[in-house]
Amino acid sequence: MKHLQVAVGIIRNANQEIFLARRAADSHMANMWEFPGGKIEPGESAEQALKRELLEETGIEVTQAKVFDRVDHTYQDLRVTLHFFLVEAWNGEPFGREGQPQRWVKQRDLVAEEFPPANYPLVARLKAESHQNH
Ligand SMILES: Nc1nc2c([nH]c(=O)n2[C@H]2C[C@H](O)[C@@H](COP(=O)(O)OP(=O)(O)OP(=O)(O)O)O2)c(=O)[nH]1
Ligand SMILES: [Mg+2]
Repeated sequence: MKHLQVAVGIIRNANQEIFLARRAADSHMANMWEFPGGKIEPGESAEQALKRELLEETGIEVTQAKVFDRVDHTYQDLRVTLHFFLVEAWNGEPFGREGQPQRWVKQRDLVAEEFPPANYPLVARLKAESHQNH
């Protein structure tokens, strides 16, 4: 089975809002909301891929990224390992640079079912951690 290594950015601003983008209609996990990111290329570290993908997809230059989680998930015919980073420092203002819809959502208001199934446990963790801070 194909196995993808993917770098993913949880972009969080000072208001505890997280930047989400909508996946394209013709992609795997079409029309789901996602944390921006993409495939790690040969010879790249996860963090290098994160920086490249976030620049391509959202226009920001990541200046600091913290490892947040690593998730392994098998879809029907595709295995993915998602390398999640928490991004709280960047230059620029994120936007859907590839024309994809975007929105900021309060961390505590995230809805797991809007994301690909691989993200469910991670979204639950983000919501749980947001309650501690109130
Ligand atoms: N970016 C991203 N991908 C995710 C998430 N959750 C999840 O299961 N995936 C899966 C969907 C895809 O099968 C896989 C790779 O993501 P991708 O389609 O963004 O890869 P990419 O940007 O390199 O895509 P492309 O250049 O080939 O268009 O990871 C998520 O939150 N963000
Ligand atoms: Mg992508």
